[in-house]
Amino acid sequence: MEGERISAAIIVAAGQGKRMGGKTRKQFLMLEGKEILAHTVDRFEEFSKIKEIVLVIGRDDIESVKAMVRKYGWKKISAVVCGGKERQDSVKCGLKALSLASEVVLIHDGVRPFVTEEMINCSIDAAQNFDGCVLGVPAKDTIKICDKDGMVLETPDRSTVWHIQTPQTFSRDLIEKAYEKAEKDGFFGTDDASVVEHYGAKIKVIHGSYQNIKITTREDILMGACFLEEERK
Ligand SMILES: Nc1ccn([C@@H]2O[C@H](COP(=O)(O)OP(=O)(O)OP(=O)(O)O)[C@@H](O)[C@H]2O)c(=O)n1
Ligand SMILES: C[C@](O)(CO)[C@H](O)COP(=O)(O)O
Repeated sequence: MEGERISAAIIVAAGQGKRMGGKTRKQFLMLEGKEILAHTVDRFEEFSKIKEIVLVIGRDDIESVKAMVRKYGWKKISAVVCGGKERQDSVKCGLKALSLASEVVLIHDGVRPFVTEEMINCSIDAAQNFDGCVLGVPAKDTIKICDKDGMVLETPDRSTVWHIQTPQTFSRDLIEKAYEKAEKDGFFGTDDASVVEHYGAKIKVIHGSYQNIKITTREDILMGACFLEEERK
């Protein structure tokens, strides 16, 4: 559309999958005959507003991912780069690989294969009006902050607690500056929004879905299979 900023996705898939365990890293586990990472990339290939995909993978995965690019015929991938020790390091590698044209960046976990076009479009729209936007869902369980011995320190008001997801969406200029400051300060967060918060910008949470899960432990594979079956109906 005229005047619409060009959006790119950075899909991070360079993790070790320690909490999943097993020989095969979780991003390459099969769901209905397709790797979890392939499910995720396929979706971004279909999302019309995404013009570029940068894939961040493990050093040992280069050949297998190049084979996947050929097998699935992905057309939007502008770069396949190696990630780093922490997720934040991998995102930084992805940012460096973006083409010059992209103006909005959606950073997404490669193991969240159930993202929808509506979530992408809402994220891009929200990022026009806020410094950054993340998907999330309201907490269903009570959350407690505990000390190292499991003794409760605080029970936040559950109405203020959100489980945060990806994609996390920002103007490219802001996320690059935020990552530069985080590196200079030695700041590490568990998501990209916390890096932008450290920079001093404000983040808007918009509704994702309880189905937009991050495949992290075995139970998530079982849930994922159910979600795919549900989508087929
Ligand atoms: N150094 C890292 C760590 C994580 N990730 C990616 O970030 C996403 C979310 O991370 P997480 O679910 O924690 O994956 P892992 O780090 O692999 O899992 P674990 O913590 O169980 O090892 C995943 O797609 C993962 O591949 C990454 O690209 N680089
Ligand atoms: C980015 C994220 O998915 C938001 O919930 C989450 O923080 C990733 O954490 P992980 O330990 O790298 O899976």
